[in-house]
Amino acid sequence: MGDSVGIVEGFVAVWHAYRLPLIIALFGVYISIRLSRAFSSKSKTPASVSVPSSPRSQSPEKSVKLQPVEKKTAVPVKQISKPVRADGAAKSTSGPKRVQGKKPAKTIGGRRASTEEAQPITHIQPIIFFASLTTTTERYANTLLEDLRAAALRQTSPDSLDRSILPPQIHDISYIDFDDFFISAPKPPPTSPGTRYVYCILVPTYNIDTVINTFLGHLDETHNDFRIDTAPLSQLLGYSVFGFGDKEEWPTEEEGFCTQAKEIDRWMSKLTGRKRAFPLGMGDVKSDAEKALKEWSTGLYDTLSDILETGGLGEGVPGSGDAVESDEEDLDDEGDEKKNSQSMVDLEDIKMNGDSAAPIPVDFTTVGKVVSSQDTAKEMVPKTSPTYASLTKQGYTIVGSHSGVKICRWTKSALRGRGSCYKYSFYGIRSHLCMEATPSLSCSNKCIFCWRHGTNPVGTTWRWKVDSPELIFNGVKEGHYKKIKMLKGVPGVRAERFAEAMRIRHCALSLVGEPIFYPHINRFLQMLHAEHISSFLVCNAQHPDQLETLERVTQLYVSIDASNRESLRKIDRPLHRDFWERFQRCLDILREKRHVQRTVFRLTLVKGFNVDDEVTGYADLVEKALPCLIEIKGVTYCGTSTSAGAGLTMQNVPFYEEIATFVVALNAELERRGLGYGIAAEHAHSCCVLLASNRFHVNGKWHTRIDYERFFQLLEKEKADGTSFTPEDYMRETEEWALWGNGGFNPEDERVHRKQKKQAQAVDSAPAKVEEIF
Ligand SMILES: Cc1cc2nc3c(=O)[nH]c(=O)nc-3n(C[C@H](O)[C@H](O)[C@H](O)COP(=O)(O)O)c2cc1C
Ligand code: SF4
Repeated sequence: MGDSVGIVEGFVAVWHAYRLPLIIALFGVYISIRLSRAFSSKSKTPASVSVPSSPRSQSPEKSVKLQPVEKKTAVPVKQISKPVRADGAAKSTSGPKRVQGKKPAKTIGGRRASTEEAQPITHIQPIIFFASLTTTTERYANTLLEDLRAAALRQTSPDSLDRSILPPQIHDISYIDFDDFFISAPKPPPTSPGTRYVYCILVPTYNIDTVINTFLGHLDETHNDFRIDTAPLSQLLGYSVFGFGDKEEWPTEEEGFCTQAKEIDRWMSKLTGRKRAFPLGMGDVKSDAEKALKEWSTGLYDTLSDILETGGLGEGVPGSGDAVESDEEDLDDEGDEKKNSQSMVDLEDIKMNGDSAAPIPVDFTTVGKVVSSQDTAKEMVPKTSPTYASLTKQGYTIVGSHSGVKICRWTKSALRGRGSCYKYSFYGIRSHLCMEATPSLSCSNKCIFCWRHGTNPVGTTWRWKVDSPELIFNGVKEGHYKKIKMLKGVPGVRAERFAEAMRIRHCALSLVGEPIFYPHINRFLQMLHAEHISSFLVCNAQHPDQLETLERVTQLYVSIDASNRESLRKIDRPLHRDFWERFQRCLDILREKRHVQRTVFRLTLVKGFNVDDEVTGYADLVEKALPCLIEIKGVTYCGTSTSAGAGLTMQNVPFYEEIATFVVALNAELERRGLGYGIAAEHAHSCCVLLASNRFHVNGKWHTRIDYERFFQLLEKEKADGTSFTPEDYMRETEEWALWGNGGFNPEDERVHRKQKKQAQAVDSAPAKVEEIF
């Protein structure tokens, strides 16, 4: 006892002597432990493993490791009512939904601007979600996981550590808590605030109740929950959906092929504020699923690489493919273009300031007037000009100083599986493979129905700086591809068509302006043909010298806007005084070329201007030029101030029945004269009918289509050994559905009727612009 008292007394004595240094030492140890912890958490490098799998994860320590699929068997619907988190922890979903999102205070451009979005993108984290009942989709999801992981590793280099696409994460939809991923986007880890997430969703379709219905219900509920931001997933970098289905049982989308993938794609578009990074892909498990998935994943990965490089999904192009999500999309577009055109300054009016119907008194000696001194010549469309601003606003890409390219709305329609322009029905041109361009934005007419007449420069002679054909060729291709890429986010764009569109097969040289005005047009055509791009060239029958020297094109058009001098003057309002003589000379040249070129008359009927009592006049012109083909279509009302000033209203747009009546009358007149023509095909969809010479009626069948490969073979042979060829050498049989009387709509495409449109007049769902007039 005496010992223990001594020990205590000794301890107390020591405490009194040393308590101050002891307290200081203990405090020092505590501080250094805190400091070292803080330092170690900051020094972590970003990697997929450090990225939280759940937006709810509070600390990096809770991050889910990159993991292969844990579940190997299908989970019946009932079992998912108590889902398991991706990190294995069970989680209850019973009880009312806990709302994490909140109403945004303010939106920018319809979407909330977030601090994450303001961060430059440094890392992209793909997250694969899949659902699978009989393991097919699960197998493909793992293939995708491996492919994306391999691509990420291939791309990794010491330089890419600061910017990269991370190896993907993967989650089975049956095993996640939807609230973790589909109410708000994952937050980037604090150590890598530039990380952004891309959802890759792989789903089969079942017409029975499965987890996919539960998932769809969740997306629907989230979208319609008034307490949640309307685009709660807008902080995702993007998303893309791939669907699996069975075409043997569900052959078409209308019959149910991949319908659930389509639905998820639509919901995700709404929830993300239109952030479709790549078009919806679809694969038939009995045939092409593997190939289609490969194409889709390659396209998606390329897109992610582009995003990493450029910093975003890219902006849509006004009037030609804004990534707009709306059921009314087509109508909206039309409205936009009208707005644009109406707000445009009519440059011609400023320039001419005179009687709009009268020809302008200018020098009409055109031949050889190319400006010789490139240094002193002006640019046709300088970057600083109002014309440039107006054209780019309408979606044109101006190439160099006088050329342009634009995506026509039929290209957009074809990308969405909704049908190509009439040139598919008549000649086999698929619109998503077609580039619309012109090497001369300038023209020598002021046609009353020209949609863009208010912006294109006019002139009778080439008096501008001349760009090289190389510059134009590379520029228009680049501009076209860039715009196609921008369409990847447009609702309904099909992944396989998108992939096909990345290889231009046809070039429509029309747009605004006059392509043969360009002094190096032949060289430009050679460049197209060298890359096996077919050429359809439209000219306005005002430049006979250029027409004469024009080399081979796949199809050569001359616009026939009237049958007599007075009508032509009123409609085309030509700048040349001798416009009628020029027109006549062009017809003579066309006649001479008819066994070398596929020559086409293109008639645009304007009721009250060039239809009544003109059948005989048109027959005279046909008799003079004997074109291979005659396209007849109704004018499309474009509603510009100048067309209105010229007296053009909706009343001037003929009904399809009126076009048909005219065609029948013209055909009878040609028959009466024994000229050997017949009504070959129609595209009622865009109010267009084709008359063809009997030269293209072989073995009782019309052959208005073109064998493009054959054309290039013949062209190359001609170039090599001089063997000439005729239009009949590369013709192909017309499809049954395109023949006169059958309507002309490709049965493989989905027909979409526009709302609020007079069914019989002009077009129903067809694009209604100058592209169509071409
Ligand atoms: C009961 C049942 C219903 C189906 N319904 C559809 C359907 O409506 N549309 C479709 O495209 N495929 C349908 N399919 C085909 C599946 O989507 C296809 O077999 C898919 O590969 C299944 O994927 P999974 O093995 O990952 O579950 C159905 C299959 C079954 C067994
Ligand atoms: S409308 Fe003209 S540019 Fe568009 S797809 Fe048809 S031919 Fe090509």
